[in-house]
Amino acid sequence: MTKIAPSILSADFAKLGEEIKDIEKGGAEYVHVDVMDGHFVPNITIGPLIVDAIKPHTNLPLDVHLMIENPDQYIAQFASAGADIISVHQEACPHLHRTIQLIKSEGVKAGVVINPATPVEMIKPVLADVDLVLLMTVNPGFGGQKFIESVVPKIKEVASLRGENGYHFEIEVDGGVKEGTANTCVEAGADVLVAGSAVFNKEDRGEAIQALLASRV
Ligand SMILES: O=C(CO)[C@H](O)[C@H](O)COP(=O)(O)O
Ligand SMILES: [Fe+2]
Repeated sequence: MTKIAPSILSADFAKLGEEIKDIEKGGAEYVHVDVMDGHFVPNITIGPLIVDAIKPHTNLPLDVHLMIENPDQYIAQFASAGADIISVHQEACPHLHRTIQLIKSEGVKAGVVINPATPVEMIKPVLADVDLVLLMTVNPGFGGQKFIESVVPKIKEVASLRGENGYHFEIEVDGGVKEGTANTCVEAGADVLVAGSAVFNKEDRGEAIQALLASRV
């Protein structure tokens, strides 16, 4: 079953608690939290303080996507703030295996992310160790961007590697996922669809989630 992980980047930050309750009621399975530092990506968003603030408002797992330089320095803070899954970019981790182990040592699930221009080859050495592989389908930094079609073969490649090797990670896609592109991702092998603007730009968040799920063939 496909899971929807609404990205709160496009939510109304003045009423985050309410927004999160709405997506939980509407059928979301994760809350996707985009953390940006103004260095790894040009935008600045939120930190552990907000993760801590939203935690009591939901029973859904908090899926924290770190788009920051030197993530090792902040992993413990995000874990104690209530993150359930912490994902780091391969491009930001010179010692990727060590960083994945650090996340796991905090008792949370570990994810690895690659940008559209990064080949799957770069994360092959950690595929046996991760709980989540996140493939960016836009260049990270902003919500509301256009889906990059050339990532689709990478979704298929990761799904094949999982099948051939008996790995257990989930495959998540992030960026430009909406009715139309959702089905392409699911057909290629994605299990979890991150959707920011497709969920929060619609008045009824529940209806938006259901429309995404229904758009799969
Ligand atoms: O990581 C991200 C951007 O870096 C966001 O999760 C992503 O862009 C979601 O927004 P949208 O669904 O509107 O594309
Ligand atoms: Fe994200």
